[in-house]
Amino acid sequence: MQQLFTDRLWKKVEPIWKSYLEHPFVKGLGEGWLDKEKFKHWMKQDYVYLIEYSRLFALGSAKAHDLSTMTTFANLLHGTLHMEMDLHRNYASKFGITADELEETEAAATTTAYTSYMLNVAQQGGIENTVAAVLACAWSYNYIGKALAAWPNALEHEFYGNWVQMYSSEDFTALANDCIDLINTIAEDKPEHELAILEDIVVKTSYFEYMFWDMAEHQAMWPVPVAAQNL
Ligand SMILES: Cc1ncc(C[n+]2csc(CCO)c2C)c(N)n1
Repeated sequence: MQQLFTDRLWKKVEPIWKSYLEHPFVKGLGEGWLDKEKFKHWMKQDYVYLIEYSRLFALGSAKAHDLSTMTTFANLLHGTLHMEMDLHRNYASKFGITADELEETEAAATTTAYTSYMLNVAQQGGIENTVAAVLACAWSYNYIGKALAAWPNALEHEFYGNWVQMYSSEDFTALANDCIDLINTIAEDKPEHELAILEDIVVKTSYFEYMFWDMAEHQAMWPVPVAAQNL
């Protein structure tokens, strides 16, 4: 049997994704001791990240060659706007932040760099670039969610439990699996030099995922002294 493209990708990304589980932000989330101000920073940045990210799913739908792929992207778009962003809106209300305020969040340097990179590669070439750009995000969050769900009391935590439940849920696992199936189908008849480009996109977005955790941990915005005065 031919090896799946995601088996090959897994060999590349596994060490990067394992390092997320060692990162203090993710560890603190899973063990329940994460500083709420750091989480608030993640929640606000992630909200504006997801707005830009949703455009990728819309792009995927527009670039699709068949109705089934178009539907998968439309489902991913719907899932992001209505399931995933609901999690953020619910957490925001616990902090006394409205959905409108959340939407007004100024994107930090890492958020801007990450979404700009994804939108840039997704707009180049065909549907395969778009699928490669969304893969690490959906798959790695599900990987983290499922890993944390196995940690003692993570699912039951009074504050962070909802986060772990959401990303380890069957619905989210199904969305991540849709992305995995899409890239495997697309990779089937591609020559090696094209697969190498897709692999590079998945590795780069995996690096950006680490940077996003790190940005939240340090509550970073723009690391320029005068920029802080304007925020
Ligand atoms: C930085 C960052 N990376 C990935 C995700 C997770 N995510 C983004 S889209 C999607 C699929 C369906 O909504 C998932 C799981 C996130 N929230 N924030």
